[in-house]
Amino acid sequence: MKTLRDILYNVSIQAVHGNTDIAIHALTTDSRSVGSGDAFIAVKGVHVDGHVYIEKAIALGAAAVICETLPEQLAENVCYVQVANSANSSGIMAGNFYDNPSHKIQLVGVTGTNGKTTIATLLFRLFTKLGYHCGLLSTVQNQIGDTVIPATHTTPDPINLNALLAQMVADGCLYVFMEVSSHAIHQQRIAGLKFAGGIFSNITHDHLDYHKTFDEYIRVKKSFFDNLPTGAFAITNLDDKRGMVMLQNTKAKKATYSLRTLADFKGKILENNLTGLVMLVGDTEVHFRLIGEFNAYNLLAVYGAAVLLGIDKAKVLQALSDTTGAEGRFDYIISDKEQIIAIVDYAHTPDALKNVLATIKNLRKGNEQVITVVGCGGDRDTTKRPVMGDVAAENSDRVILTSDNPRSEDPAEIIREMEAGIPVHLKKKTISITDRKEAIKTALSLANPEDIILVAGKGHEKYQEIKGVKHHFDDKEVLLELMKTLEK
Ligand SMILES: CC(=O)N[C@H]1[C@@H](OP(=O)(O)OP(=O)(O)OC[C@H]2O[C@@H](n3ccc(=O)[nH]c3=O)[C@H](O)[C@@H]2O)O[C@H](CO)[C@@H](O)[C@@H]1O[C@H](C)C(=O)N[C@@H](C)C(=O)N[C@H](CCC(=O)O)C(=O)O
Ligand SMILES: Nc1ncnc2c1ncn2[C@@H]1O[C@H](COP(=O)(O)OP(=O)(O)OP(=O)(O)O)[C@@H](O)[C@H]1O
Ligand SMILES: N[C@H](CCC[C@H](N)C(=O)O)C(=O)O
Ligand SMILES: [Mg+2]
Repeated sequence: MKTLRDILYNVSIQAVHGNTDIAIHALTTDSRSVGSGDAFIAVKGVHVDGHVYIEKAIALGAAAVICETLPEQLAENVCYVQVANSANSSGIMAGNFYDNPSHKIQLVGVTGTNGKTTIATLLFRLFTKLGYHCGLLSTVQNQIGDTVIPATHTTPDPINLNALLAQMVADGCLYVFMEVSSHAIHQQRIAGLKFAGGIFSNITHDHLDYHKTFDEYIRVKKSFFDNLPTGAFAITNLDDKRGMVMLQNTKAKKATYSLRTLADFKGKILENNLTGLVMLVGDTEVHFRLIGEFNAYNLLAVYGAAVLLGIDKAKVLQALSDTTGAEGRFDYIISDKEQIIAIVDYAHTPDALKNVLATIKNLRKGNEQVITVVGCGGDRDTTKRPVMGDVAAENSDRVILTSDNPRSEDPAEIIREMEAGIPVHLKKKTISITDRKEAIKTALSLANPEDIILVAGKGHEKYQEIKGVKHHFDDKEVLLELMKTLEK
């Protein structure tokens, strides 16, 4: 068992009251899960300040308290460690507690507004195909080889994150691919991790409820690259307006990918249809199973990262050609009788929705209608709602606005906010149906043979969260069931 002294290695300590030569059973930032002999780290959160729970943690048996502000009364037999930043300390301490697993593997982080899950999953599947034992930390799920571990966050909290990485090391993983969300960077969930590489996909409108301004959102994402070590690589999307800014201050080895200009990893789309993409990558023509220009970017990012990790270019392209994308991303079914194409996609930002609808537009052969079913999540950025309403209406023939995960909010109010962004002349093609299943059913009944239905926003999700309760809901399952009953 580790001592508190071991666990505090590299933590920026301001004061210590008590003995650090004590064994620590577990680390936690949540007083509700404190057990005897644990260290409780008091973190200031979005809703409450963890410092409020110090006494409660001690009552439950905490042997050590790590905090930014010391309580007025100090309990006997408890070691208090005052630190500059508790959130940052929790990352470093979690690393020490689990023997710094990130130092024993090649850890690659993917950040950006859209594409993280796709890129991380493609890398995991590619390296697995190439014969390596790998780990994956993603929105859809975490994976150690074939073993699936459910994910609660895109990027787990630092204690669970290091515990998972330690499990991956123990299981013999050589490479781990993880999503790095902007929330995770800001909340220091990745503090103390050693990355072998970082990938930037793009930055567009999202999460302004949390980061407040777009500049702050950019700054947070950039700080991931600022903190990469010298030996790592950092690869960016040259076609994104902020692509170069991201790497401005990094110590890592810089690399670029692009579909439009000269770059270290240059691609060109030759064909783009429902069977996939044909691309020129460098001077090699390759067929990929993913669909749409946005996936051409994801594939280039994966290709570049794999080559930077030392894999032979030809081997990468051969294996990547046959690799499929993540669940719920441009996942389509075609009805038997009427050949209606229904696409389930996780587009939950204006840019993602725009890209998916542009891809669908390219797939149309004739006068097929595009019918979009879309909602916006509750307790998330409200400013993206009118924009998503507008994007849907501008780029579809019919729009059915519906609920996503309303969480604590009134779904009808969220829909009203989406409606507010739709220009008057486009209102007539829009209807609003709060019940998501009814909305999908209506889309199917409006569809003529060979029309295309997009059900956006929830992708792989198997639930709909309403007032704190997660009800089973699966867009693809609903589509399949309704197609059968309506015999489309
Ligand atoms: C807004 C946000 O990101 N919140 C995260 C944050 O919680 P918080 O700041 O609200 O915590 P809090 O309730 O204020 O509590 C502060 C501290 O007091 C402690 N506490 C609290 C109560 C108590 O009785 N005792 C106690 O000790 C808490 O454990 C915590 O350490 O820290 C928690 C622990 O790490 C996270 O679980 C939680 O994620 C919430 C559930 C969440 O929904 N987050 C989403 C927005 C998120 O992180 N999403 C990104 C992906 C986004 C994207 O890119 O699309 C992700 O990485 O998943
Ligand atoms: N490179 C890209 N550029 C723009 N849009 C993309 C890109 N890749 C995927 N998308 C769109 O964004 C949606 C989400 O993709 P993905 O799950 O890979 O992103 P993410 O960054 O992991 O999202 P999250 O923030 O929820 O974790 C996809 O369903 C697709 O509509
Ligand atoms: N990682 C994103 C997922 C959004 C998915 C969408 N279905 C929603 O619930 O808003 C978030 O937490 O903002
Ligand atoms: Mg994701």
